[in-house]
Amino acid sequence: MEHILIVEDDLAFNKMLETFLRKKGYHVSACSNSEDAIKKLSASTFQVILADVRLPEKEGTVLLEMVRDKKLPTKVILMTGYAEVSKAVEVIKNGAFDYISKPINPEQMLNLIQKAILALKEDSIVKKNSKSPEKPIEESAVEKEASNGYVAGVSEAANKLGDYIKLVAPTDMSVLIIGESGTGKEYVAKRIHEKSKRKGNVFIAVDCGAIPKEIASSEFFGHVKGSFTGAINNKIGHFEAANHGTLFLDEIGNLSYDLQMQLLRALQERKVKPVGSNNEIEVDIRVITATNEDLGKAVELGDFRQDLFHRLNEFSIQVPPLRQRTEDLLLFANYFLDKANEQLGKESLGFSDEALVVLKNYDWPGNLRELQNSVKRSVLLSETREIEKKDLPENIVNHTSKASSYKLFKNQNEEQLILDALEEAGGNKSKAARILDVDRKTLYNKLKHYNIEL
Ligand SMILES: Nc1ncnc2c1ncn2[C@@H]1O[C@H](COP(=O)(O)OP(=O)(O)OP(=O)(O)O)[C@@H](O)[C@H]1O
Repeated sequence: MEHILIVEDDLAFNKMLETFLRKKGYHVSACSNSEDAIKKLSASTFQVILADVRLPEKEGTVLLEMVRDKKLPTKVILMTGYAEVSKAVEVIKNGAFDYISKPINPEQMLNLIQKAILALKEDSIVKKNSKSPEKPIEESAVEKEASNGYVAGVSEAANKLGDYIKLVAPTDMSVLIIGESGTGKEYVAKRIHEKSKRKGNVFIAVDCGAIPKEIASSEFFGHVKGSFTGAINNKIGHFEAANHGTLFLDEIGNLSYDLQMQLLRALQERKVKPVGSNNEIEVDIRVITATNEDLGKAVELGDFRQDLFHRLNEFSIQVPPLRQRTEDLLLFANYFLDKANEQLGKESLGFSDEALVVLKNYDWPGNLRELQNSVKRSVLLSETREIEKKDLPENIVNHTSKASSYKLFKNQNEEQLILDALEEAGGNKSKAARILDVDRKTLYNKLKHYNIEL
């Protein structure tokens, strides 16, 4: 969880900011002068400092100097009054990430914070790249956030997925995308298309599970008028429609054996023959397929042709389930919140602390689709500017996987789990230790290890 330091001497505004950012899922510390801020900066790592330009004792710019001189991995955003904008511009020249004028628009501020965090990540990537110059240049930070409605995520699993997409996209290889339902396989396919040299041409998505067996050949390869009862006009099939572009075949495991053979032939010969026609049409397409079943097993059982499987599986990509990319949960939840606001004409600002705990403790078997639907429903039901626990779907609220999620205590989510437990315990360490099922001493050691301050 990203750690933000607020330095603001207007205590009411300070508190309001703190509450708002907590609800957005950040770990927040606050103080009212630069002396205290310097102490906090020496003791903990903060990804973003949100400081008033004018602070008692010393100006907010001393924080900027400290970050710069100590080369801290921190971005500084300065808050200014209208009259101080010229000063803010001057401090940007001295290394501040950006400034924001009061009165502050919360959404604008949130955007700026997200941008700062992404820029920080980009800095560390650039650093890594400069150590190994052969490594290809990473995609820009903004792309990592959301481009064309695609949220890439920031988790380890998301980075790996992004690396594979980047690697295979410029080639013409057939890609098999594997993942549970709702993990975003079609989004990944589209992303590959958008990053390929075919991006100026069409992307056609076909759900193989939804095509009746009797008309499947005609759907894929087209037909000529009169070729069968009901063929009252010529029809262009998906292959021809996708010419020069990308054909995405979802639920590929649902194709009949007969159609699998026709598909293989079309892919090998790069030609299709519409039903009832003697003419073959040349097609130049890239095929991306997706499945949520074990296609290898289907091959073993003789339900799926081995030759077609190899033809489609020149490169495979596994899309992780949401429960394995918990660091991305809030990013997606906030993205879906904004999307729902837009679609429903609502103005929800974020999630209450309680609602956040519920979201984090749920397993999300329906993955991103389930998260999106749950957030949208909650936005619709919410009567306040904040999504509360009661607005969330009942099955999610009643799900009690907390115990099992805390069992993960020794894995990479450890820091997050500690923060969640502390949040749930209202900052009471003994209570948090009990929730985590560890003794107080272990918890103290862990707090020190992760630089978590209370
Ligand atoms: N990277 C992403 N960025 C933003 N939204 C996403 C992303 N991935 C998925 N979604 C959202 O989640 C929903 C489900 O994604 P998608 O249809 O790609 O999943 P799928 O794995 O193909 O599902 P199925 O197996 O049921 O076909 C999409 O409608 C989209 O709104």
